[in-house]
Amino acid sequence: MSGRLLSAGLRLPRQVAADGRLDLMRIKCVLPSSHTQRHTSRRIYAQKIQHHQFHAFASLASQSRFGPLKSKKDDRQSSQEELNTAKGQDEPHLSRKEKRRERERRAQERRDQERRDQERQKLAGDEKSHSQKENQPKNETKRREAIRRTLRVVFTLAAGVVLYEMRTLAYWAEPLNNQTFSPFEIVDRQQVSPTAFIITVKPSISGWDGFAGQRKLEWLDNLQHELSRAGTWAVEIKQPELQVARDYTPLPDPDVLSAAHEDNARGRTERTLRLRRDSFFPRFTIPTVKFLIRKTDGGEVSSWLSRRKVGDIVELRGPHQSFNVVGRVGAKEGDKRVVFLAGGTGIAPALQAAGSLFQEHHQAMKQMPRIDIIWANRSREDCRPDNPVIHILEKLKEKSQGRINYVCTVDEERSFITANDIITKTQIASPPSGQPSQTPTTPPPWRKSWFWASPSSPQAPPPAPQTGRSLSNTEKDDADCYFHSPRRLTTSAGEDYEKVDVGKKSNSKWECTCCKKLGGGVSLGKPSFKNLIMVSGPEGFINHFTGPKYWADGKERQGPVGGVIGELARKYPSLASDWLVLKL
Ligand SMILES: Cc1cc2nc3c(=O)[nH]c(=O)nc-3n(C[C@H](O)[C@H](O)[C@H](O)COP(=O)(O)OP(=O)(O)OC[C@H]3O[C@@H](n4cnc5c(N)ncnc54)[C@H](O)[C@@H]3O)c2cc1C
Repeated sequence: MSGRLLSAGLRLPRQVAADGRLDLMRIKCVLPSSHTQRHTSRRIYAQKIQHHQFHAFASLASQSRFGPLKSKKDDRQSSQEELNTAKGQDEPHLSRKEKRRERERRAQERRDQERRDQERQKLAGDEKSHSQKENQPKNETKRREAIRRTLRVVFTLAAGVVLYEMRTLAYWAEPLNNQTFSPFEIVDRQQVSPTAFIITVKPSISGWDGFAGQRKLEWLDNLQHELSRAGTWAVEIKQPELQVARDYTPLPDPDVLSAAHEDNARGRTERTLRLRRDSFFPRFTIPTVKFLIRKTDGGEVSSWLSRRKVGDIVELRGPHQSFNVVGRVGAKEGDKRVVFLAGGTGIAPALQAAGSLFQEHHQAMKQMPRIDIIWANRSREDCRPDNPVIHILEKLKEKSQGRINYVCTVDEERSFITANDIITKTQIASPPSGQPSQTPTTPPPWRKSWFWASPSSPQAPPPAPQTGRSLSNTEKDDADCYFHSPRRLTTSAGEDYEKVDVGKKSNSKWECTCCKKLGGGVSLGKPSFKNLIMVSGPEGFINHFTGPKYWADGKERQGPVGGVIGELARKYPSLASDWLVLKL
């Protein structure tokens, strides 16, 4: 209690409102009875208070009533200050040091209070955010879960694709290549005569290969298609015990020589779809390779092959392409002829040649050359209708609307191929009534030295081209054109191709230049040789009809034309000028 109030006989009751405010208006004035009794009456004393202290007291009361009281201590302090002011003392009697301490204390209190407030707010904020988190909408969580699941699926798929591609690349060893031997499984074996049999092989693909295996089949199918378009080709089969290999000629499949094998987008799509279907439904055919093989007595590879059974593995290397038959026959002019003399298994290249020409012309059959195949066999059994080779020949004959024809000769029945047969098929003359003339006609001078086989030295390499006189256009034509120059052909090994590149339009290394214009705008006109005589079979067979091949630079060359056909060419100049002879 301040001294002033005490002197006025007042004392402050502890009237604290419920809201923490001190209501000084409710302070009672209490008059000490002792005082009243000793000095004056109540009325006089009240007037005294009114005059001297009431205003200060009321002012203090009004200020305190509306000012917030933070604590009882503050209230007391504040009241003390006010009372001091009312009493005329502006500040309590404190030393400077005490005042400074007091200020610091208050500042500290303010800071503490602020800190407490901040903490309280922060706590309240945390609680709020926590409750917000808890109350996050469920669909948000679901959305995130869905995104995570999608990402997991995408990642798994991508990883699968990458692994598949890596595996495919690893397994992308082509089912057949020129460098190494690739395994093929024998899926069928058929005996067609006492000495001849057909084996069917497919790339050795396990179920584990999956799509990679399917790609191999597709590749093989495309390869066969590419190869069958142009001409003749063969692959090597290895005898693993002796590590020796021999060439064998795949038979064409007449069922795939159709419109489905057109070399356009539709044809390719059809082929791919057929393969996809076949890979999923094994009852359909899958691409295979067929070989007609004759077991030769004492033969290393053919004898070994004759002992193979279905399910055995054989190793193949290739393909090795030889003659581009389509390119050599020349432009599509129709009325051309191809005569094929085949002995025994030599029928296989004949079928390939016929198949390639059919493939080339199947859309315009009238432009297709007429093909006559004379097939020489040892026994009648080889020519039975149930022989698969006869089946292929019949199919080709049917599909080509009769432009492909064949006849069988049988050694046992002494029905050999004769010169008359060649004259008839080539139509170089009307068939002579008796034996063909033994007197050779004079060959054309510009072919004299290198076209004709010399009987005394059949294996002599062809002499150099003649010099010392200007060549006629026809001669230039022959000399310049790889396909139609007999001089070039004489020294050729029959390699008309570079490496087979599946999917390319043409794999031919050489092109016919007969019809191309040379310098000065001189057109050389049509190729001189537009018809083909092809001879394929055992060595003796080839030697008999065309004269022997010869070796040069480590390769077997065609050599000059001799034998029966050489004789005929001497007699019939049109044979020499219009026909090209190929030895296979
Ligand atoms: C491009 C091409 C395609 C061919 N396509 C086919 C085909 O489709 N089908 C087919 O059946 N053939 C084909 N051949 C032939 C085939 O390549 C083989 O030449 C034939 O199968 C014989 O091979 P082989 O290993 O069994 O006989 P080899 O061991 O080569 O023997 C051949 C002959 O020589 C004899 N001989 C071997 N060694 C000796 C010796 N030391 N002394 C005496 N005589 C011996 C054997 O008795 C036998 O008669 C093709 C050849 C080529 C070049």
